[in-house]
Amino acid sequence: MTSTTTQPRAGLWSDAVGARWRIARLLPAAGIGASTAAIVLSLLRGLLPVAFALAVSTAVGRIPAALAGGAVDLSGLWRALIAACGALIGLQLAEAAQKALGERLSRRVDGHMYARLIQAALSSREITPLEEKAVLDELGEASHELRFAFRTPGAAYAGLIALVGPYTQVAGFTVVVAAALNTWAALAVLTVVLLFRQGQRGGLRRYARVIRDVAAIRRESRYLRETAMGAGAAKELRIFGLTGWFADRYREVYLRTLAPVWAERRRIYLKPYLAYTLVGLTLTAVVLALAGRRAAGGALDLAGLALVLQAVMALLRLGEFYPDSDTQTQYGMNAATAISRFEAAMARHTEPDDPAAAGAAARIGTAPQIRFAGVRFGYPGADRPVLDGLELTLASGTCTAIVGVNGAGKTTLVKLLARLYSPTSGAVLADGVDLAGLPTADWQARIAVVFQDFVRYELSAAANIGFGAVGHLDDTDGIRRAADAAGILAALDGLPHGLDTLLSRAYDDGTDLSGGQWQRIAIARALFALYHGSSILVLDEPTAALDVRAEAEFYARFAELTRGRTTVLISHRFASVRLADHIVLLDGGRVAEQGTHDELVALGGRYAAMFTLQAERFDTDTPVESPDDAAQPQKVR
Ligand SMILES: Nc1ncnc2c1ncn2[C@@H]1O[C@H](COP(=O)(O)OP(=O)(O)OP(=O)(O)O)[C@@H](O)[C@H]1O
Repeated sequence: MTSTTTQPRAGLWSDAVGARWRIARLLPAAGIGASTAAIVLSLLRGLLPVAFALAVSTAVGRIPAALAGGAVDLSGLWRALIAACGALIGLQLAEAAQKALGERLSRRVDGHMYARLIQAALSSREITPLEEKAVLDELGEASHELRFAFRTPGAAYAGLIALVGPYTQVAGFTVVVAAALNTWAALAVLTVVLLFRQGQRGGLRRYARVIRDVAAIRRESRYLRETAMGAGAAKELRIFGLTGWFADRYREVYLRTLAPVWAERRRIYLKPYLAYTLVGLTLTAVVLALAGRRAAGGALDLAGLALVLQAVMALLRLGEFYPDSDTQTQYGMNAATAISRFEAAMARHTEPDDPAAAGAAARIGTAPQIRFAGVRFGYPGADRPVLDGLELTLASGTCTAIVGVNGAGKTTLVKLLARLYSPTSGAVLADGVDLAGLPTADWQARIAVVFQDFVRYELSAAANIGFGAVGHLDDTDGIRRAADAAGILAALDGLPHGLDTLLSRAYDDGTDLSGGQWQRIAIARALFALYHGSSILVLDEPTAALDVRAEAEFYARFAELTRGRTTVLISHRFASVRLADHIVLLDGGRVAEQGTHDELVALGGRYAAMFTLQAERFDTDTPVESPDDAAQPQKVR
C-alpha cells in the first residue's frame, strides 16, 4: 500500500484532533439550542444505564433481606425495581429523541456545508483551479460523501455528540467498579475498554486513509458504472457493442480496488484485534476473580457483586465499535476536511476587491479593440504551450474570424479573451487596458458567447435563453425576440407549455430538443446577452449543428447581428469565414497569416490552400488531393 498508511502516529492523531475541531466549529450552523439538547440527551443515555445497574443490584441485594424471617418486606425491593424500570424507559425515550434530534442537526449542518461547497466552487471567475487534479480530488471526496447522507459532516457532528453517551457510561461504570471493588481494578477494566476502542476506532481511521489512497481507482470504477448506466452513452454502448466491455472492465477495476483494501483491512484490524483481545480477557479474568474472592470472603455483599458484574460486562461492551458514531464521524470528518482544503485551494484564486480596477474598467469603450500582446499560455500540467507569443489585434466594432487546424488553439484564445484563464506571460488588452487588472466579473459581463460545447440547462426554454443576462429573466419580450432572431421561436411556441416548457426528459412534462435546436437556443442566449449590454460577441462554431437553410439564414443576418460589436468568429467553414472583416490563421501558437479573404486568397498561402480544398470538395463529387499539409487533418497536440 502507499506510504500514507505508514505515516507516524503523531500525524494521524493531530489530523484526528484537527478534524474533530473542524466539526465542533460547526456549532453555529447546527444551532446552539438543538445542540445543547442533543448533548443533554446524550448525557442521559450515558447515565441511565449506570442508574439501571445501580437499581437492579440494589434490588438483588434486597432479596435475601426481604425473604428473611418469614415476614416479607417488599417495599424496598419494589422501589428499586420501579427505579430500574424508570431508568429503562427513560433510556428508550432519550434514545428515540436523540435520534430525531441528531437527524435534524445533521441536515442543518449538511445544508450549510453544501452551501459552502457550492460557494467555493463558484468563487473563482477563472476555471483554472477546477482543472487542477489535487483540487478536483478534494471536491470529489467532499461531494461524494455529501451525496450519501450517512457519512456527511452533519452526520459527523451528530455522531460526535452521540459519543458523549458511551463515554459518560464508561466513566460512570468505572467509578462504580472503583467504589464497589477498588481503584486498581477499575483502572484495569478502563484500560481494557480504551485498548479495544483504540483497536476499533484507530483501525477505522487508518482504514479510511487506505480508502482515500485508492481514490483514483474508485474514480475510474465510478466513471465506468455511471457511463454504463447513464443515458449519455446509451446509444454508442449498444451500437458499438460495448456493453460487455464496460461490464468486464468495471468488474476488473472493482476487484482491483478491493484487493488492496482487504489486504490492508486484515493488517489493520486482525493483529491488533488478537492482541487486544488477549490482554483484555486476561485483565478481565483477574478483575472478576478478585470480585469473586471478595464476595466469598464476605467483603463484597450480594448487591456489590451484582453491581461489579454488571459494570464489568457493560464496560466490556463499551470497548466496541459504536455504530451510532464511528463510521459517521470518520468519513464525515474526512468530508469536512476535504471541503476546508477545497475552500483553501479556491481562496488562492479569488480576486480581491480593487477600486483601481473598477476605475480602469471605465476606460474601456462599448466595442473595444482587443489586443493579444505576446501572449503565451499552456494548460496546467501540459508540457507545450498552446499559444506561444501570440500578437493579434481584433479591431473595434468589427468581425475577426479565426481559422486553423484542430488543436491550433482557437478555443483557447477565446477562453483567454473571456478571462477563464490568464496568460502565462504577455497580456490581453481591451482599449489598452490589461484585462488582468480588471474585475473579472465586470469583464465577463461584457462578453456574449456561443461556445462550441455550449450548455444545455435542464430548465425552461425561457431560462435557457434568459441566462444570457440573468438579471433580466423577466424580460419575456427580449427572450422572444432573441428566440426569433435565432430562428427557434416557432418551435418553442409549439411545445406543450411554450417557452415555459422544461427542456429535459427527466421531468414528466419536459421535452428534449434536437442538436440543431439546442444550438439555436445557445445563439439566442448570446443575442439576449447583447440586448442587455454585452458588446463583445464570440461565436465558436455557432452553426456546426444547423441544417443548411438555418445556417444560410443565420449568416444572412450576420452583418446585422454583429454590427458595431467586436466579434470573434471561429469556424471551419470558409463560406462563413469569408464574411468576416478580417481573417486570422493560427498555427504553432502564433498568427501565421492574416488579412481579408481576398487578400489571403491573393497571398496564395495556407489559407488559400485550405479555402480551395474546401471549395473543390463542394464543387465536385470526387475527393481532392490536398495541395498543402496544413489542410490535412492534424493530430491533436
Ligand atoms: N482544458 C484543457 N486542458 C488541457 N489541454 C487542453 C484543454 N483544452 C484544450 N487543450 C489542448 O489545447 C490545444 C488547443 O485546443 P483548442 O481547443 O484551443 O483548439 P482548437 O483550435 O479550438 O481546436 P478545434 O478546431 O478542434 O476546436 C489542444 O492540443 C488541446 O488538447
